[in-house]
Amino acid sequence: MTAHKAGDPTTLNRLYGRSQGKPLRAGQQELVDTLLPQIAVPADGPVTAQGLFGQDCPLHFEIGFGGGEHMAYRADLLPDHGFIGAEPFVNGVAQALTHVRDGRLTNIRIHHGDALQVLERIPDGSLTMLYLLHPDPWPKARHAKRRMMNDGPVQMFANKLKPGGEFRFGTDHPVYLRHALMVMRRFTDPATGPFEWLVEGPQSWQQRPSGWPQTRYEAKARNVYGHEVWYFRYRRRSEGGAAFKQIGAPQSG
Ligand SMILES: C[S@@+](CC[C@H](N)C(=O)[O-])C[C@H]1O[C@@H](n2cnc3c(N)ncnc32)[C@H](O)[C@@H]1O
Repeated sequence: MTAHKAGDPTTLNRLYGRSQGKPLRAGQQELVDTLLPQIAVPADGPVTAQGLFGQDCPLHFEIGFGGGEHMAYRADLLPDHGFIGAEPFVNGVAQALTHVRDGRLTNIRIHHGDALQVLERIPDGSLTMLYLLHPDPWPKARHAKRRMMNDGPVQMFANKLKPGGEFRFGTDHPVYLRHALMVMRRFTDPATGPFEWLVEGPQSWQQRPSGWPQTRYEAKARNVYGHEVWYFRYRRRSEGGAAFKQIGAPQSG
């Protein structure tokens, strides 16, 4: 039961995984030096639509956007919505900046670093959509605490989404899938869970929902490694969150 080990990314308070791959090409470095400072999430203070985009608008947040394909697609599709993406891997940030520049996308803000550090600065009940696509699997049981799908982060997702808001999660990793379903089972408890799983049958998790484009990572998982990919959509309930906050907290008595 790895999900119940003490600790998760909200308490570990450090980043695991790569922050740099191949050296950036000159054009990519130029984007990191010039475009990133213009659209970076400010380092301090509350993170709001008004502060980032100068107006109230539906706010979307993508955790670990990789090369930014999904975020750019969604931002292009919904030009009146604001998008925040967080990614510690600088090569991915550079690719996302290329999408921002080429697509002339003015509704994206980027944090080069840990998603949770930005997410915690977003006022509760602000997000319309939250995306977690193919999080790093950390398949060994002793690394389960590093998985983003654990009680601390998922409770934060619930807190930050507004009632009716949606959390989308996708993975191609069977170990991660089992772990995530175990966590989400508690978070979708009909009496106390803050989420409702939007499911009508196997096609709900086996077929790509509309408006959910394939990323390069997902294409490789399918076409190179022959993996299946599973898709999940959870709606934030208007009640349930407060009761759920007790789960996972230290028990008294
Ligand atoms: C397997 S990749 C998937 C990338 C992308 N979501 C996709 O589907 O193409 C996982 C990504 O999560 C990023 N990541 C890991 N920990 C993170 C964190 N704490 N905050 C934000 N991103 C993180 C990694 O750098 C990596 O790019």
